[in-house]
This record gives sequence, C-alpha cells and structure tokens, in this order.
Amino acid sequence: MNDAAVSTLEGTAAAGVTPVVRLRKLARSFTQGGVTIDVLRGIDLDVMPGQIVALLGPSGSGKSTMLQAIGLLEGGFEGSIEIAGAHATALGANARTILRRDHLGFVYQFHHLLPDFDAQENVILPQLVAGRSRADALSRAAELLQALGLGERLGHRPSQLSGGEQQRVAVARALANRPDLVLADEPTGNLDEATADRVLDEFLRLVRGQGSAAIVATHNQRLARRMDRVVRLQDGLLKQG
Ligand SMILES: Nc1ncnc2c1ncn2[C@@H]1O[C@H](COP(=O)(O)OP(=O)(O)OP(=O)(O)O)[C@@H](O)[C@H]1O
Repeated sequence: MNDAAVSTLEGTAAAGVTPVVRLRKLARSFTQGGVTIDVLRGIDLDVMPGQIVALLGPSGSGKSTMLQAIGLLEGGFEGSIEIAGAHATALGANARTILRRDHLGFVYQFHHLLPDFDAQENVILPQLVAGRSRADALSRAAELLQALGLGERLGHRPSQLSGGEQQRVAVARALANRPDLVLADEPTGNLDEATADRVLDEFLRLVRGQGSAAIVATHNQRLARRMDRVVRLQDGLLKQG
C-alpha cells in the first residue's frame, strides 16, 4: 500500500479528496438534575469516501450521541461538522434536512421500519422523498432486497419478518439512495451472533460494492475488526485503533 493509501486509511485527508465527514472539536454536554456530564469533549475525525469505520466504546461512552451529531438530527453541539464539504453547523433546518437526504443513510439497532408498509414500500419511501420515480424506486428496492436474500419477502410487513430479516430491510432502506455515508448504530446489536455476522457481512459487501463510507457503532471488537479502521470513544475523546 502506498503512503497516500495508508494516510487515507488512517483518516488524513489526501490532497484534493474531500472527507465525507469532518469533525473538529465536537463537544456535547448534558445537564440533568443540576449535574452536567461532558459526553463528548472535543472530537476530531475525518472519514474519507468509501472508508468503513468501526466506532467502539463502552456503554454510555457517547457513540449514539456522536452519530446523532453527524446525522444532523439534534442540536446542542459545539464544534464543527462538515458533511461532504458543507459546514452543517452553519445551516438552517431546511438545508440540514437536504444535506441529510442527499448524503446520509441510517441503520439503527431497532429497525424503525414503518409497520403498515411492506418491505419493498419501506425501501422505496426514502427514494421517493429524494425525487426518484416510483418505477425506479421499486426496481432499486427489489434489487437490494434480492441481494439481501429477501427476494421472496418483498410484500411482507415488518411483523411478518424475523428480526434478522427486518434488519436487512433496514439496511436496504439505508442504502437505497446510495448515500456517501451510512451511519449505523449497533446495527446487529439486537440479533443472535450467527445472524449478526451474516447481516453484517451483507451490509459490508453492499456498502463496499456501492462505494459508500460508513461509521458503525458497536461494542463488539470481533465485528469491528472486519472494518477498514477502528476508532474508540473513551472519556469523551476519540482514540485511533
Ligand atoms: N438526552 C439526554 N439527556 C441527558 N443525558 C443523555 C441524553 N442522551 C444521552 N445522555 C447521556 O450521555 C451518555 C452517552 O450516551 P450514548 O447513548 O451516546 O452512549 P452510547 O455509547 O451510545 O451507549 P450504548 O452503547 O449503551 O448505546 C450517557 O451517559 C447518557 O446518559
């Protein structure tokens, strides 16, 4: 591997390449009952296009808080967040929504699928919101669900699917718009080990195949080793490796 490739894997911006996410001095505190907890205390991170990053850290270390910040879902943060070169912290709510829609995909521990819609409909919704035609969205949804082994389940609602199948639908939904960056918060944390391994394999294969970057929060060191790079949250700061 040449020096440029090594520095990219370590998250240093190679000349001329814009990181999909750049954090500088990201900080977040919560005050509850008069007690303030500094959960994030100045996080710096660059994630390069196509890079898959495992975010490790014990329970309560702030992994979800960090993903929520990058996902532009909540305010209350200090520091700066750039998504694909755009300074998200300087934008209003509408512009942030557009940035999220155009660049980000989300997978959560609990799938958050819409219960009254079948698998294919759940996967077309974000595509319709992004302006794709219904025919194109249906075909993309079918292609993804087939790639995830759910070709026979397109018309099943979430309640008619197993936990692993539901999580595969959530993966398809997150990837449907080919986001630059997928944010995954314990995406397999709710599954048994064998199913978690299979769903993670499929997730990584599809993410790599379409060239998206990803940040995957997990407690699981074994799963983390299958990604390109590992960072650890500890005492509010991010450590490499
Ligand atoms: N809205 C909130 N109000 C007050 N405290 C909060 C809030 N959200 C998170 N926290 C606190 O911030 C800390 C970090 O929480 P966070 O959910 O980010 O951790 P985590 O690393 O994702 O944990 P887990 O692995 O258990 O999901 C916790 O101590 C939590 O109590």
